[in-house]
Amino acid sequence: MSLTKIKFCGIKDEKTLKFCKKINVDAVGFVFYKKSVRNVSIRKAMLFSDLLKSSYIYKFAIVVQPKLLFLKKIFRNIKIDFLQFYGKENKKIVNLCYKYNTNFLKVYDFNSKKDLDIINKSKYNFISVEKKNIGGTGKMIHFNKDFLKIKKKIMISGGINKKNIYHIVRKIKPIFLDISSGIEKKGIKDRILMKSILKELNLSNIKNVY
Ligand SMILES: O=C(O)c1ccccc1NCC(=O)[C@H](O)[C@H](O)COP(=O)(O)O
Repeated sequence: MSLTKIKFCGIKDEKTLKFCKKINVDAVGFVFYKKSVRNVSIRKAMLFSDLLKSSYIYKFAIVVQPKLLFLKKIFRNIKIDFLQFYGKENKKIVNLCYKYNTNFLKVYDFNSKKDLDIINKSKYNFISVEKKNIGGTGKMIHFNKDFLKIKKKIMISGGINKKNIYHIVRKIKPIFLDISSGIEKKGIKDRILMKSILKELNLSNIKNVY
């Protein structure tokens, strides 16, 4: 049985990244989107990547309908494990991911039965599901009967906090839980919240095994 992993998203300073490493999070996400308050430059992400060299932490690049040239620049400079993609992809983007050995992770909206059909017909086996909104908003999907019919491996994003982790892990068994604003206080990543989320996930994973 595989355990649900955790990704802390929107890391934009060195101290927080080092803390993620110290407490052994499974993955971190860097947002490459100029309109986001969590945006980081490629140069900064290169430094972050160096800091993670000796670790097994997965690196996610978060992008919103990026230009191909921009993606190439990211991939040439940083070893990215997952491209968390908001928007409409094309073959060139997906092929670029293959070329750089990066998993393409499309973000799907989930509101209704219509979205369930779209997701189950998707050609990707592992996808991210998030309430319609572009990232980091604290809004959560409604896990209704239709949601439980998703036949894909999923990452759940949006609105995750200490109180709902157990329910999500138990019911959905996602591959990843993805949290950003849920570990922030006044827009700053908070170490106490980060630790308590990790603790709650570990407990939920254990309870899910037995
Ligand atoms: O964080 C952003 O500002 C952002 C902007 C544009 C696209 C994605 C973005 N973030 C992605 C994430 O942080 C996570 O995938 C997720 O949305 C976190 O949700 P939440 O815990 O509710 O903040």
